[in-house]
Amino acid sequence: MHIVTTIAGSDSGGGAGIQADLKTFQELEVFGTSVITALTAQNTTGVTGVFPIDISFVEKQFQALVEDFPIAAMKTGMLYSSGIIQAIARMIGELNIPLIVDPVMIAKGGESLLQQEAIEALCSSLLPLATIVTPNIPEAEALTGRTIRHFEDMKQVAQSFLQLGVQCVIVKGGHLAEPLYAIDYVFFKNGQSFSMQSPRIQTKNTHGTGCTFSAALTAFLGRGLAMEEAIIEAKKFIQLAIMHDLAIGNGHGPTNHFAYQQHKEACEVIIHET
Ligand SMILES: Nc1ncnc2c1ncn2[C@@H]1O[C@H](COP(=O)(O)OP(=O)(O)O)[C@@H](O)[C@H]1O
Ligand SMILES: Cc1ncc(COP(=O)(O)OP(=O)(O)O)c(N)n1
Repeated sequence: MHIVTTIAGSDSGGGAGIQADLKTFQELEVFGTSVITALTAQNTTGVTGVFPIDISFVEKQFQALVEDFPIAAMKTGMLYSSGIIQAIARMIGELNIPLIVDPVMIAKGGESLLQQEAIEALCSSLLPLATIVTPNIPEAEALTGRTIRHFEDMKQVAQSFLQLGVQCVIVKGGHLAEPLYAIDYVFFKNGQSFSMQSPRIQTKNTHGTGCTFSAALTAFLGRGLAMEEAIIEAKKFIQLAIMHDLAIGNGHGPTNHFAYQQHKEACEVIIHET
């Protein structure tokens, strides 16, 4: 049994954060553990409150896990403050395992999940430890100070991430004004790169897509898949989760974490080596 960890915020609505991560881990047959950084009062219509956990208690959760479990891979999601980021970076720096950093900043409804002052700590302390970082377009813009309007801009911005010390960046194109496709760009430190293209699903039920994608990636890496294979399977996981969306709640409903196991043979992702 492969054991993986998510370090993230709790989404009381169950579609994103810790809850999305653990559901994804379970579906992909890895044993999920968690370090909770913040509680959010949240549903499909928005976030009504954020309650950060004391740094000392974040550290206590992390220590409890690493003292007992041989963790195969970790991911980070909502980290909220520079203090939490620095504590997490210090502890992860002592381990030698794949680390997926999903640089969560803003919820779908516009509420902030990362304090503005924490962006610097994310760049200087955590990104240099990342095996893979998975920004969406607004996050990629905030972290690099560059603007993305077209797919070509995603390619340029990906190069800036390598200067921040990451081994691989996946710039996710969910927010791109591209009506037909959801296209992501993958760029490795060794210069290898490819794009992943799948049909864009017309739905408002996309709450937690980024969390679910990065959790699937963590699970596949924890199971020992090579990076490229893990990235492509994670894209299939999120494509199917959006395609078979769940109309739960009155706002942006969650994705369907059950869908990959039910439909994985029926998912095509187009890969272009670039
Ligand atoms: N409507 C959609 N149809 C298909 N795939 C999508 C859609 N929206 C997002 N995706 C995919 O879901 C993943 C997460 O995308 P994105 O929305 O960019 O991130 P986030 O949830 O962090 O804002 C990416 O692989 C992206 O291409
Ligand atoms: C607790 C918590 N963590 C992360 C998010 C944002 O999730 P994400 O997967 O980036 O998806 P969107 O719903 O914003 O597309 C969250 N809302 N809550």
